[in-house]
Amino acid sequence: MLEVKDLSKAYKNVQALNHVNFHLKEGIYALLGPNGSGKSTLMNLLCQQLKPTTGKILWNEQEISKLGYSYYQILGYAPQQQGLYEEMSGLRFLTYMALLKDIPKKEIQQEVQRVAQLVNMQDHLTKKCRAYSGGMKQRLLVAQALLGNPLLLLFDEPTAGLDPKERVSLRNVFDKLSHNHILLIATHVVSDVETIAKEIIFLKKGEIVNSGSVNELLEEYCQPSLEDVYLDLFGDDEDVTVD
Ligand SMILES: Nc1ncnc2c1ncn2[C@@H]1O[C@H](COP(=O)(O)OP(=O)(O)OP(=O)(O)O)[C@@H](O)[C@H]1O
Repeated sequence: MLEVKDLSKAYKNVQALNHVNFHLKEGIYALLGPNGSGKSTLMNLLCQQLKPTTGKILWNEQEISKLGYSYYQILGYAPQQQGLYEEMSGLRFLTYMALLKDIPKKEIQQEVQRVAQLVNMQDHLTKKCRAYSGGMKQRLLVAQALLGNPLLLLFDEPTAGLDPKERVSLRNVFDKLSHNHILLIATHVVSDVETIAKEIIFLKKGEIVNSGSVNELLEEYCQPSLEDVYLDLFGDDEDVTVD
């Protein structure tokens, strides 16, 4: 189980996260909030690319900062930016990521094929990354997060720039993984998560303003859809759009 306890993060003069608490077990959790609400900051804290100002992150009751390398063996992360090596083929990229993850050399080929198949990229691996569509790049990023079959999967805005068909296809991949993994998906796209997430965590200006299952939230806000709940919570904010 992953537990976040009283977690805060301040950049120079911006309080990006403010006393955040939650815990995650098996299944899909959605971190929903508009631009600037702190989603990426939280993701970066969870994968230890940032240090908290205060608070703790625990994996099975141990602080992740003390787990060292073993934490990276249970963690798969697909960041928001498409940090692909444009001149590498998908195959080389995944092989390279598998080496970085210390997957035994004799298992790499099979593992790369396994994750490529999960995201339906097995027929495109020989092409260079620069030739991929946005959706293919995104699927490759998801595939590298799945290498080594880590239990905890963090996806930051995984459907950014995807067309509707690609969104649905990625959503199905997440749904397939939900039975034996913990997934946290940060997004501002309500439709990406409303049918698959077991819990929605709403983040506003660095604070969790509500959380619960879709049904619980619809009931609480007396709204017909999660989009309406989202607009109830964030409709007054600048640049809020519902995709
Ligand atoms: N390195 C940084 N230095 C200063 N302020 C930052 C930094 N990174 C993020 N912020 C600020 O922290 C707040 C939260 O940003 P964050 O990127 O975590 O939000 P977000 O919900 O992921 O938004 P987006 O979807 O636009 O990335 C914002 O006000 C942002 O401007």
